[in-house]
Amino acid sequence: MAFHVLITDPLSKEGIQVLEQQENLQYEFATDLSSDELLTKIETADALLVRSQTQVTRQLIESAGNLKIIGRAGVGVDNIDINAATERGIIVVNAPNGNTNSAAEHTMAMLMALSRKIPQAHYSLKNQQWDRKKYVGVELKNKTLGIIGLGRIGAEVAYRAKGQRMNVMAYDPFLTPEKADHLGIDYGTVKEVLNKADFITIHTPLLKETKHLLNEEAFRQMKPGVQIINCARGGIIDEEALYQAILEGKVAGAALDVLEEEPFHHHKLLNLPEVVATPHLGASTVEAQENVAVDVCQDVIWFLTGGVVQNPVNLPSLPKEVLRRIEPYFHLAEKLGSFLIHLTQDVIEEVNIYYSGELAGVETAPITRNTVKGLLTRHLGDHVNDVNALYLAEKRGIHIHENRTTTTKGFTNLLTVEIVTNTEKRSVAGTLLNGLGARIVQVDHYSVDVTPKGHILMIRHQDKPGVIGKMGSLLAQFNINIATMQVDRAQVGGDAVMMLTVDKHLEAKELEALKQLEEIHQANAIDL
Ligand SMILES: NC(=O)c1ccc[n+]([C@@H]2O[C@H](COP(=O)([O-])OP(=O)(O)OC[C@H]3O[C@@H](n4cnc5c(N)ncnc54)[C@H](O)[C@@H]3O)[C@@H](O)[C@H]2O)c1
Ligand SMILES: O=C(O)[C@H](O)COP(=O)(O)O
Repeated sequence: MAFHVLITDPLSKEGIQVLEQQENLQYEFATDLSSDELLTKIETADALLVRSQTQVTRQLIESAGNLKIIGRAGVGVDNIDINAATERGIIVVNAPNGNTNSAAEHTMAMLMALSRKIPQAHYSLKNQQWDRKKYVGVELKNKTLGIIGLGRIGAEVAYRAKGQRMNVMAYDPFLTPEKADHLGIDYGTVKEVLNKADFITIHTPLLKETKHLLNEEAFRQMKPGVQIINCARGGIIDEEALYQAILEGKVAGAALDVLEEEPFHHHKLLNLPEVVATPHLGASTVEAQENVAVDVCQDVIWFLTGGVVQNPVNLPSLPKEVLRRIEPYFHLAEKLGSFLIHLTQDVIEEVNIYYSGELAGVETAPITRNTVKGLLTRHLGDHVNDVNALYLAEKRGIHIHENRTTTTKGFTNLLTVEIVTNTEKRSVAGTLLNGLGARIVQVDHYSVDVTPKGHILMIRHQDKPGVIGKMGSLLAQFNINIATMQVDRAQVGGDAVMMLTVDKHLEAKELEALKQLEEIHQANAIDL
């Protein structure tokens, strides 16, 4: 069956061409849908592609039966309920780099329009009025531009403002005075930026912490005559407070590309002559739309066809070279998790993952997620994936600990997973052998050498003559062929382990019959 990609906001044709080149994929444009229509449409979609207009709510996400990925052709994901997506194991990707330049250029255009009152003068002239006195502006040169949020766009704006010979002062939680110095700008706290700037531009995401960042109190702290630019998100400015600050003459002008309610029906700020505005056009250039559409469509295809995405929002993103190094371990990790869950009937309380050898020096979080995914899938089903595995484990009170050790037992890399239940501890260790692939090399304290795939029968028994024979004949009675077999023991006549790979799944009654043999303490059928 072909993947169904639902596109609910306008998307550039270059992105569509990327989708068209993919076999087994059908896309459907369905813009301007009512929320009820959207709820119906989403039911069959494997992927949803949006910009900022579609509100991807929890209700929408929960109505989606097949949805695996939400792609945002742009940066801001405040229109997507990320927690709801994560809980359902739906990956969210965005296209964070493609519109940086356009948004920075738009900010500069707004800054200049504001300082020289270009939109107002233009409007007046178009109304056949020649008024040169009313539209006297101010220069940017030697003025201070305060930037709140020095990420991708903020930094590009800083660079351009320096070209206008402005002094730039910025605040960002990740900016240090040393970094600022290196960039040739001044570091300021929020208070210092508010106190000193002649123009203030905001470039943060809309978050709980940035909602109404510029509020009544913030406007009070600003210089009289300050001018404000917002090309980031509506809601970062308290619009009522801005309105009052303009009426009081504290704020001389504001340039707004974004508003708290979009699209809106009537907005009183727009009636003020001091306000210039555009309808969320920061990313609306041919180039930016082409970039973000291609980036996000590429990620959607990679994800649906089993590849690795470039710009995940609800998973940490990793540089390609790091990913290339750790990706081979994902399969091993998942198999080890899956192996272990077959060994216990008890409730898992704790999972300890030990990274040894060359694994001790790599980014392990994605390997951990795959291990946990392997552990949970048997009981929770296929909706467990590496997006929601840790969330689902936490919800079930399972504590996950990562450890790095130097114990490699002679392997260049060794991944050991231990589960702790209220009654027991079980463990399995695996390695990637050069040229030979994944191997399980230890189960509990026994050494083994098993490829983690197919049907495995693990027997814990007493080391005694004749046990292997009895086992073999019983399996023969069930018409179960043994493909490989290994035995290891703690001591002569003591506890021992038998690992068999067999050609078919063992039914419960067959397993029960094995357990009836008096020398057998435990028998687990493991399907990997
Ligand atoms: N108008 C448009 O069309 C348009 C286009 C692109 C992006 N945007 C918006 O612009 C904003 C910035 O985008 P970006 O690509 O630069 O993102 P980014 O993630 O690169 O930068 C955001 C920066 O804000 C900083 N930040 C977070 N909380 C802060 C706080 N309380 N105070 C100060 N700084 C804080 C972060 O540390 C980060 O450096 C986003 O809201 C995005 O949605 C708008
Ligand atoms: O966050 C963004 O990328 C911008 O706000 C662009 O939004 P848009 O895709 O709706 O133009």
